[in-house]
Amino acid sequence: MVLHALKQQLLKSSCAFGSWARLMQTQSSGCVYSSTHDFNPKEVREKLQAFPGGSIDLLKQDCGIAILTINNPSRMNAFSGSMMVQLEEKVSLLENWSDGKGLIVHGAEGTFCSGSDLNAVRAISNPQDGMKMCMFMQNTLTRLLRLPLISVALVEGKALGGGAELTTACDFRIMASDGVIQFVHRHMGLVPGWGGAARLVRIVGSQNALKLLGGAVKVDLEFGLQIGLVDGALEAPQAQDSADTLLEQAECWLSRYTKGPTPVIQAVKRVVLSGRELPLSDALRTEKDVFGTLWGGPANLQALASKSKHN
Ligand SMILES: CCCC(=O)SCCNC(=O)CCNC(=O)[C@H](O)C(C)(C)COP(=O)(O)OP(=O)(O)OC[C@H]1O[C@@H](n2cnc3c(N)ncnc32)[C@H](O)[C@@H]1OP(=O)(O)O
Repeated sequence: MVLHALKQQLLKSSCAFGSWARLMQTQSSGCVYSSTHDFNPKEVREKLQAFPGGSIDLLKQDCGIAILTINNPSRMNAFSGSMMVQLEEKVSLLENWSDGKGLIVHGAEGTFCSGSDLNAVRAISNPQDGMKMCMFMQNTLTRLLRLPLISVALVEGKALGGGAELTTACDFRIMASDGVIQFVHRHMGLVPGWGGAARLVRIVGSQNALKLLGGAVKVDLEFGLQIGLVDGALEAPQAQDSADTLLEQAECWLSRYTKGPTPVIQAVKRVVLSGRELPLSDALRTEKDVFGTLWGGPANLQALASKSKHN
């Protein structure tokens, strides 16, 4: 009898622990590849650093919205090797940003990102190095998508190849009137390798994904809105300081989802993420755990005390 009770207790706590561990695994460390997949991040970082140029810049603002800038304008913001390493570093900083609620990813000087730097691509065109770069970028972009922040890609100008893949690692995409997302991989004799195909299917469905990848179709604002790849339109830039104007518009667009206390916004992202990624039973358990962190908490008690109406 006692043994049975003990077993039941153990089972209960292991279920609770399992759910928690899954939550942590999915939403905190978030990597797809580790040493068990013959993946050595230190070695890959060293290799990538041999291809310098450009930078990835991060601005964490007091309002809880951060701005991540892909900055390599002389190459249409293509990703050099060192930028891949810097992106991983910036994602690590964002994972530890306890006050963060939102993130805008954009490119410097009027264009989003033209994918991998073709000079680096040529130098590492052997399959082994390509696979390592692919695993490194999949890990980083998966961690980007799993941040406890609501993220949006601001697409101004072109998002090509890996740049198109990067947009799918954000929760939302908003586009300026000149914006184009194009998975040009087929033209390069490739398929996406940074996780862009898997994410694209989840965003637009397999039929549309097949069309976009198979046809290397240019997705402009109108088509993007129609198929659900794009979530919002930004107004045409008016003056030279248009970059600021578009960023301001993007902040305004995002702020409707980031208003309110940080723990609540981060919890919203966590329950949606687990619903998107976990089997239903696991997602339900995770939702219960996250709910438990808010129930009776300051924001909840304040709302109850203020007898708020929702009309
Ligand atoms: C798994 C990842 C797969 C990948 O991402 S593979 C890479 C896919 N991306 C591409 O193939 C983009 C190739 N580039 C282009 O199509 C055009 O340059 C692009 C972006 C439409 C812009 O065209 P334009 O406006 O006419 O400007 P442009 O061609 O004169 O470019 C200006 C300078 O930027 C350079 N650039 C653009 N994209 C680059 C890239 N990905 N890697 C390295 N350099 C790149 C381009 O070479 C040019 O440099 P330069 O002025 O000639 O020194």
